[in-house]
Amino acid sequence: MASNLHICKNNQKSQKIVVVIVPFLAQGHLNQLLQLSCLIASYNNIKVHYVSTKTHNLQAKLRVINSFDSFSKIHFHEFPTPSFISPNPNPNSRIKFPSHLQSSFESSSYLRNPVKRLIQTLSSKYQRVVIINDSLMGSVVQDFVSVPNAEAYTFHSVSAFTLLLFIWERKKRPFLIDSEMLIDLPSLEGCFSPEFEKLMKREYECMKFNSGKIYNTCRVMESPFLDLLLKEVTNNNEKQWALGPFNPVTFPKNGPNTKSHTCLLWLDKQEPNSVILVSFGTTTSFSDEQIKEIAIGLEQSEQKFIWVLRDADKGNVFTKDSSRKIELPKGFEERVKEKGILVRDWAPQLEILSHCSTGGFLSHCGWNSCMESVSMGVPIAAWPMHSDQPRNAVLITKILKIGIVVREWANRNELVKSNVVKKCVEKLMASKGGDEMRNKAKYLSVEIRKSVAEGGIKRIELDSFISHITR
Ligand SMILES: O=c1ccn([C@@H]2O[C@H](COP(=O)(O)OP(=O)(O)O[C@H]3O[C@H](CO)[C@@H](O)[C@H](O)[C@H]3O)[C@@H](O)[C@H]2O)c(=O)[nH]1
Repeated sequence: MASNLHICKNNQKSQKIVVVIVPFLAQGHLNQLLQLSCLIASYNNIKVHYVSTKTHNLQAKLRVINSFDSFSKIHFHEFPTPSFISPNPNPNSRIKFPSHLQSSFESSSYLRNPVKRLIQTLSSKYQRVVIINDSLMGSVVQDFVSVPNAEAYTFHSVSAFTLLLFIWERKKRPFLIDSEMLIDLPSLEGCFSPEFEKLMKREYECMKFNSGKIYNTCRVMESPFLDLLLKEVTNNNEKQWALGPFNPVTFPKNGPNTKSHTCLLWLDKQEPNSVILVSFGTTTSFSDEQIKEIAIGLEQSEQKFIWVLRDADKGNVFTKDSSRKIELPKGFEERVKEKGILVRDWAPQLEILSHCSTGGFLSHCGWNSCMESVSMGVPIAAWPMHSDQPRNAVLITKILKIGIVVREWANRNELVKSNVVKKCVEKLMASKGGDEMRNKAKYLSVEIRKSVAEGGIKRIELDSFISHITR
């Protein structure tokens, strides 16, 4: 991956460093850091250690779209944690924040001692130990401060826009961008559980000893917000890099799922831009009532669809398939069999988005889904559920203007009726031939591809990060 010039320049120095990657134990965070591990390992002679549990390593490896030769060079550590059985996601709960993220925190705390021992062992063998930890794993790596040749960098898995708003909110600053007031921002109410907020605060406290920040975003999508984030840095030694997107941006020809999943074969037979992908990531569980409304709305829209009908992941108990029996309207599957495909297990989301027949994405606006959709030039119908998603939805629909709103955050406790689903699906898919929204999405995807190519801004930032850690 690295330029030859760069490899020669740093060949000697990079022998002397080792990188330890510490992801947060939840699907939305595992693969981004696995992709970053591959990127770093693709630079000559940089050894990368990826620290997790057996279950989460399995989950990450099975679900990653691996387009890197360097994957085999990563050293995986599987540290034991007690099995926390989190309660089943409650699809009827008003607060949609998933309880399993809470148990991910509980599991994570058991990694602190083994991670400490690993850092100490590596510190005696290498001149520098570079730790890259998820922003939710600050407390797990905090003992690095007692190791003189170790330094840590915080990895932020969310958008720069969301992060900036969180920081401003904490500092009680007005939301001013280019002297314009950002209005109608969704409130934080309903985004997190109070326990999770407390845990996040604890983790953010641990960040203050870190040497820099890595953002899972790119200048193509978020340049103004990245510049504003730079201004928030209080510690002058702290450096920042935007190294996203981490998903492959071109169709992964030899990817694990390519052409093997029925929905991809079905997509091959459809018209360009004619299919909408409906998927809500790994943390959403809908009530039966809401699922019925979506089903009726999709059917009445008469649009072609791929609907990933799965429940939220469950804590550190990794199940490939959802065990809940989800009720659909009577006769639905038979009636829509020419129009749509239901996927009840892990869907090849990136391959679906990159397929030319896919023309829209009905999404919860998890940040990975946003980056993947934008990378593939697919406009989004935004239906946020919790966490950073309401703000991502604003970025997508109001700032980047590549999507439409399904349901305003203020109405989050109301059932979204089938007529609303129908209307939104029709509206998103109406622009098959190209309109402003679709053209803008295509434009951004082209720019993102340029940014990851040789000489592009992402490659420049990545080279700069590698130069810094191998200095
Ligand atoms: O059947 C599936 C379901 C998901 N995915 C992939 O799984 C990831 C899902 O990530 P994301 O879209 O971010 O959703 P969540 O799983 O909900 O992610 C959590 O983590 C994100 C990053 O911190 C946050 O932005 C979200 O709010 C939080 O819910 C994406 O890469 C998808 O492509 C599949 O490939 N197939």
